[in-house]
Amino acid sequence: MDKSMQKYLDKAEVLIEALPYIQRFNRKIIVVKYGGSAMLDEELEKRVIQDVVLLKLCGFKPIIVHGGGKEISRWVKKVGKEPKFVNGFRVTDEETMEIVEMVLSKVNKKLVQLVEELGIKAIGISGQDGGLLKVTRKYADGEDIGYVGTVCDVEPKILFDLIEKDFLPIVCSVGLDNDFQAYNVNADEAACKIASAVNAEKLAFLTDIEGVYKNPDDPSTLIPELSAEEALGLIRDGYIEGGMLPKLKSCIHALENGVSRIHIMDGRIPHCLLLEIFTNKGIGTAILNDQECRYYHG
Ligand SMILES: Nc1ncnc2c1ncn2[C@@H]1O[C@H](COP(=O)(O)OP(=O)(O)O)[C@@H](O)[C@H]1O
Ligand SMILES: CC(=O)N[C@@H](CCC(=O)OP(=O)(O)O)C(=O)O
Repeated sequence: MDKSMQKYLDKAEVLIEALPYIQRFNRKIIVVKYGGSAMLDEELEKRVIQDVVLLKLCGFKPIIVHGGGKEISRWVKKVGKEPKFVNGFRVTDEETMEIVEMVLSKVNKKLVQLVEELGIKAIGISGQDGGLLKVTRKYADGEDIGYVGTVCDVEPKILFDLIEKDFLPIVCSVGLDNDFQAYNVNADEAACKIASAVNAEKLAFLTDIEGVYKNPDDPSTLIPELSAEEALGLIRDGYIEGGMLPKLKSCIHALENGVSRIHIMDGRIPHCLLLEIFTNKGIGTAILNDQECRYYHG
């Protein structure tokens, strides 16, 4: 076979490699948590959005839940405050809450715009819309950390309605309590609770690190696969810190509540989502429920 023919065949093989994955996920809901840490520049954001749009055009039903933590911190500093976190949750006073709502709304509409540029209809909402995220005030180790909410209930009807009408829903993590007060919700928790409520086939996290490490300073300690129990063990043994803490805790909760496959990957790698979903390459850390672990290891 001549070289040019081989080149075409190689390309075709890459496309065909996607076939079983398209079959598996076709018409299934995939929740993509797009972390603020992976929103480094517009080029990268465009690639993430291209991936999600491709998933949609391949028959998947994607929902984007996004963060914006880094941008919120930037604005908190601009008003002369020092961002403060307890166990990975932002201490949120009234002024910070205002910043959270402003920044997340701006990020939300920016993502909507990028999707629309690709000819797909997107609707940006917050957890306040359609009663999506009901929250109660959260305390971190007994400490009052202000307007931080933990999700106690998800009303997914708005998401199903949007998906049915062929819109791509883009959600930011602000919720309402019973008195209709707005609260800042960690976006990882929001993504996990939403993934459980809509019975997502998969939940993918795009963040700023390759995956879960035993030691984040030593790249050789990347963990390719974890069960919920192993993830809990890592937290208990003190291997997990900062923003990874709410992420892993929420993942464990999601696995116990109907989500079977979760993937934490490096959103700074261009098209990481496509590579993870459509190819045999194992990227990042997969966190699987017991049934999926057995499926992969026999
Ligand atoms: N054991 C660990 N493995 C991987 N990341 C960890 C670990 N412990 C702490 N981290 C931190 O968690 C961060 C990811 O969480 P976060 O900053 O909240 O990202 P995002 O904005 O995507 O939610 C990483 O950049 C890393 O510094
Ligand atoms: C309570 C809490 O910590 N809320 C987060 C919400 C945004 C978020 O989670 O953004 P990332 O996904 O980019 O980290 C915050 O204020 O930073």
